[in-house]
Amino acid sequence: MADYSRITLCLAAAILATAFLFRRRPKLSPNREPPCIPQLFCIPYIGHMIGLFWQRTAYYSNVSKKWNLPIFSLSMFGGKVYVVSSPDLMHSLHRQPRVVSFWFIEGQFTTLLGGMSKASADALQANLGAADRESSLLVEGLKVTQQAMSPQGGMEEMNRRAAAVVRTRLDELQETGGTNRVDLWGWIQHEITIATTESIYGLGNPYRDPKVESAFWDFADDTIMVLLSRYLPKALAPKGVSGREVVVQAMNTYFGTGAYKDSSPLTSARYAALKGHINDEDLARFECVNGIAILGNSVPTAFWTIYHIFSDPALLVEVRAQVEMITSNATAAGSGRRMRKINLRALKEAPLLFSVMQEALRHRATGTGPRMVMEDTMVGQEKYHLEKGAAVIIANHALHFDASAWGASADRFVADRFCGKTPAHAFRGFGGGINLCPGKGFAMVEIAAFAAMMAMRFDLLPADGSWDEPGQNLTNMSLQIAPPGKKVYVTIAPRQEAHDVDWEFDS
Ligand code: HEM
Repeated sequence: MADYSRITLCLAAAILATAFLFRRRPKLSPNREPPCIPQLFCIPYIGHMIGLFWQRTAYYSNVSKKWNLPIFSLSMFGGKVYVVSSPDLMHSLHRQPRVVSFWFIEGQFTTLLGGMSKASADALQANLGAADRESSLLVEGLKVTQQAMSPQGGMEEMNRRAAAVVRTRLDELQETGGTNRVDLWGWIQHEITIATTESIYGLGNPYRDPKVESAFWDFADDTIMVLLSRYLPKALAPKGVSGREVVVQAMNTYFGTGAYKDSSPLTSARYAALKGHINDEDLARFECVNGIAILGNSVPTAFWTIYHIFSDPALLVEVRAQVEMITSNATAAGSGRRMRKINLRALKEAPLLFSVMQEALRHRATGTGPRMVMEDTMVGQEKYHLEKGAAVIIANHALHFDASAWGASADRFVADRFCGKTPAHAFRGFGGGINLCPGKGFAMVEIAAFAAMMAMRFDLLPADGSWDEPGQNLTNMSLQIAPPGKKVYVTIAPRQEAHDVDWEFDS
């Protein structure tokens, strides 16, 4: 009997092994459609959806890893989703931004998430088709954003303002002797929110009201539920929707009282571009959703930059040495106090700061760069055929861990990786092509300034004795880089060397 069951077991194992070895590898169809991947656990219709809800955006990278294909298709949500996981296809996608469109997704996302009226939604979604030649309100608004965020526009002034806020707040922290056990995520979220919004919205900054700040984060953390609950939003996404309404009301007052006139070129130029095309309330709704672009990725990028620098003592020493090189040392004539100024414009000469930030974006990537296929098209040298109406997902994590692009160390965090040459199309931290993030220059300098001054003035010690890897919380699938999965508690202590010194940014 025992032998019989052993034979049955061996036979079953052999059948399974043979099935595994000869499983049908999905193939390019005769019309060159990307190979179609079987549903997860062979569960008809909803297998991939289960995978997505279970593993979140990691599902795309896990499927990419398993099948090792440059592009493949998944049947989901009653349609087709093409997942791109090869850097070789990025160039081809970038060349057809209207055909494989991010703008279309942005138009839908902004109007739905903001709860805008039909008239405003129509105005913002108009002329985004592949063959449309007339001017699009959404694209014009983005051009204004690109101009305002460029070095020739207002970026440098915005960075000066953000850095000044960082300085003042760290002065206060030093005066109070730092903090005992604090949640690093919560602390950084608040600091970056205040520095960024002060710089963007000026003296009338609506985020100065703590109620608006916390309402915004309720909204931002609940984006997926707000998007999914199209018909019963208040019932299905109560936190997100009520948070949104608080921010919308604050933005309404901000624009209505003319406070925007004393703001950054970004806010005033965008207001001028949209005013008259969408109604005033929807302008406030648009600005509320914009908060997600402005803050949603800056906060986690700042968090992981600080986390990686301070949890690695050797790296912290190197960062401090590089910042030291761009920090002047003087004595004030009257008071005799020491004055130290970190040169904001020279921050790039502390390349490790920027490298750690980009490596954090690479190593911790969770984003998906969604696009919509607006008409049948071909991509890549292999001429894969993409069908109109299908969605495209760029599996950032898969691209960022592609060993053929990043080498044998692809799986590891290498702090100085971006000090050298890196494969351009394999890095999606700020997207690419015509949709490259217009806030990239601003966000990088702001975060580098924050990290530089933190490194020079403070020690960050793990409150529970050691830096333990917190993992990532993948719940919010709209983020490029997800927040930590577990709380990281730290003590922030002023450094001895930083005492009795006046710190500033020099620009
Ligand atoms: C570290 C912080 C940031 C990260 C990691 C980040 C990342 C990204 C990414 C990945 C995209 C999508 C591009 C694509 O799929 O091709 C994007 C688009 C965009 N980002 Fe950022 N972003 C950051 C900060 C900002 C800031 C501060 C602003 C404020 C102006 C901003 C405004 C935008 C806008 C308006 C777009 C849409 C661009 C277009 O469609 O042409 N971002 N960002």
